[in-house]
Amino acid sequence: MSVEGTTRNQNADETPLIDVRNLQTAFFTDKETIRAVDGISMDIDSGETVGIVGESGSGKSVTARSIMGLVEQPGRVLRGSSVRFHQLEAVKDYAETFSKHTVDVTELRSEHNPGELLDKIPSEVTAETFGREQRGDVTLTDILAAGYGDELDITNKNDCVFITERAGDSPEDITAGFIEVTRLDGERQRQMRGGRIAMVFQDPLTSLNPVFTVGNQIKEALNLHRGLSGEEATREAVELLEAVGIPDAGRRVNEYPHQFSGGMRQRAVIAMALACEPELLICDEPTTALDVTIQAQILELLAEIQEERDIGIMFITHDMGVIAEVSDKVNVMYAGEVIEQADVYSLFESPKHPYTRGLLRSIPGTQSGERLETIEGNVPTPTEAASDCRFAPRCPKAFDACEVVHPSHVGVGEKSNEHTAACLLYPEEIPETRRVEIHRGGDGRGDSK
Ligand SMILES: Nc1ncnc2c1ncn2[C@@H]1O[C@H](COP(=O)(O)OP(=O)(O)OP(=O)(O)O)[C@@H](O)[C@H]1O
Ligand code: NI
Repeated sequence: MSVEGTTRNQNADETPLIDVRNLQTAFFTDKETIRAVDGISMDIDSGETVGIVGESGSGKSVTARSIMGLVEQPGRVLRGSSVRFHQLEAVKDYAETFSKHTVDVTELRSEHNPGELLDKIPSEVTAETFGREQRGDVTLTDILAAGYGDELDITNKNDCVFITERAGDSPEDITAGFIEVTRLDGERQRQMRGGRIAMVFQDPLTSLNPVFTVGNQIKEALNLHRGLSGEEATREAVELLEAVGIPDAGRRVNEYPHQFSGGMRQRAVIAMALACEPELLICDEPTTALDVTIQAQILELLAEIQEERDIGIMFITHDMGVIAEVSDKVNVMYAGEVIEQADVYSLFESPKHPYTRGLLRSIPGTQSGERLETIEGNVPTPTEAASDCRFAPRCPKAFDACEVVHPSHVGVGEKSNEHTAACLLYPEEIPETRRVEIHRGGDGRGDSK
């Protein structure tokens, strides 16, 4: 890529709704640093559902919370991470409302050379920190969005809107850019969370306040994000409850959460999430607490909503069966890392990583024996930068190098390079010594300050 942003931005259809790059979130406890999310990358388009699957403790919820700006103390998203929200109307709106926090990269390009800037930042920062193959591919935008512009005195701490292409001077003329989600704070955070990115949690009661009626809570969201009040808000609240399939919505809008069943509560939470017309919906195990029939209904509802509103969905679950049903693309997580990434058909037809294969064998109905096969052992808690394959101790295919080389993502797909796995067994057709060298070469870690 020669000119910054050309390949990504020339064709608007190729720009994802949200682009997660090298996201790293750690908890700094007195005892240790827990690298709950350790350098993951993925993107989600409008109208698309991207699944995240993995066992308990693999970092799925922390990924969601990082995007929502809900990481609790002593946790923090680390520098080097970038989560870009590309929706153009949102970018224009933010550039207009928060002009003081907007960085016009189109202007800065004439003053700053990415290569020179790279020389001034910590040496452990490499092209892979920014998801690039070569140092020469790293753009000024990459450096600024990942947070390195602050100490170089190019950006300020709360700058969060990045303009990368524009046809004129006004916000309306912006043709490409993004809101850097990891740099949001205060009012900018408030408008994004709930307004543009909404989240549905496993337990609906975490989102519902027991002392207010369901209607009042939806109306509060309508007021906050769309400025509706009074009769208008009530009417919209009823319509939203109808839209999520709550019968007799006109009456139920005045009821309290405890008067709703588990399934109806989760529908109400979804209605609340939709109240602000988000472009991205993050669902963290939204059906895990529900029985199978209700679960199926909620999944169907989400599919309908997506069809109608063209929203992007990040869907988190530990259930491979659910993943198969809802996802277009899947990210398999293990110990803070994405270890395999593929469209849903490739993943189920031809899983590559031994961990994915193990997870698939643990779905009821996929094996002949009586007992469900599970992968022995537990997900380790990552406390150090990975210098090995974190799955190796549980892996039936592990060999010596797996304990000393951190695998990078390599293409494993038959047709495209959209299917990748981070495993020393791949690329399959290459001799082992050469394969190990390929993996030794690349490591997408940023610095940990
Ligand atoms: N507040 C916190 N303080 C310290 N460590 C935390 C905190 N929250 C999460 N972690 C750690 O981060 C890691 C990932 O947790 P996370 O909740 O993302 O897992 P998960 O994949 O969502 O699991 P589950 O399927 O059980 O929900 C765990 O090792 C956990 O111990
Ligand atoms: Ni979780």
